[in-house]
Amino acid sequence: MGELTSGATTPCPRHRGATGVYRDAMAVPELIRIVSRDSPMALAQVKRVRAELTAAHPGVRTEVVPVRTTGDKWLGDLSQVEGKGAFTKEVDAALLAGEADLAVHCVKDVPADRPLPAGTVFAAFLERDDVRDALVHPEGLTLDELPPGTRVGTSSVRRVAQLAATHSQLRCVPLRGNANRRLAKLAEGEVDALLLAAAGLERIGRSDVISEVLSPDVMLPPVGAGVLALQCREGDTGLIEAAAVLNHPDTHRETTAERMLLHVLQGHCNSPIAGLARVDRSGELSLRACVFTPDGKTRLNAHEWAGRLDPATLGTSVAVALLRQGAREVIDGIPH
Ligand SMILES: NCc1[nH]cc(CCC(=O)O)c1CC(=O)O
Repeated sequence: MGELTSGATTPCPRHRGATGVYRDAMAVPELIRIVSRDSPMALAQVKRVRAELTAAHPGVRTEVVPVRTTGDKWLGDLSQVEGKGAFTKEVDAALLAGEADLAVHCVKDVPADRPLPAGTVFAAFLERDDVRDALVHPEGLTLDELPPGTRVGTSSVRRVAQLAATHSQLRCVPLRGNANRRLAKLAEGEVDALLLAAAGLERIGRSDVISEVLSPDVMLPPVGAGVLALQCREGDTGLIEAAAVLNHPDTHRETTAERMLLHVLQGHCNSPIAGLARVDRSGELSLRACVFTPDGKTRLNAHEWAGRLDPATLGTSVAVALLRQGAREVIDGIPH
């Protein structure tokens, strides 16, 4: 299989699709129907995708098909619904039913323990946004300045475990709902502070409320943080090629390593796992990851450079390092 078709000009790395295969430009569809969650954050994400698609393919028209997912409707404990996939299931269904052609997902919300729904593929990973979590405190205090007993709203087991380890004087209060709703609950006094993804706040135009952006050394991000993925139907070659123009190769490498880590670890919805891959200035890929107990008292840690390993193998290698330290027992020991 010739990867570089004859007559192709020098391939621009941005034009390298998620499959890593170069092809001649195929017919770009005239209309691309984009399905996404209907939260303000999700719709901002779609806006970015539409802008990038029309910039790359000036003739193309795009339409938005918003859907509400189980994760948006159910505001209780996510492990009581199907947990994983709660934010993606209805979006995938619309794609497979042919009601839309392209799905936009936060990679962070796409389960990595199992393959993508049969018949669908990732066509691109957009250039990564800020990966860090942010503290929102109305008086602008930083994490270290928060008084004992401060109620920090978050339902993320990853955030709860890390906070318990470093700031045990704070109280985490379960809080769900999209970022706008959480900000409203903070304003109503249901909690005193919030932990949210900096990228998400930026997308909804509310970076102004951030009192501190937390370094990954303080709060290691989740796998896929700040990355948007485009997903298509497997056979939709023209569209896959058109969407692949938006792929960002370094983000693709980082995301591949992180998702393989999670795939090998086979976590569940209650297992606190953090993982961050980075391509540095010299192009080197590294991956650090942690598995915690919910109280944060146990923290398994691994950090490796890819060297000659491909990104997926790096993900496997870091997962294996964690498993050797007892990650399986830690993960399976957590009720779920
Ligand atoms: N679980 C919801 C979700 N999915 C992705 C993001 C943030 C943006 C991103 O990382 O792409 C958020 C909100 C949050 O955690 O504050």
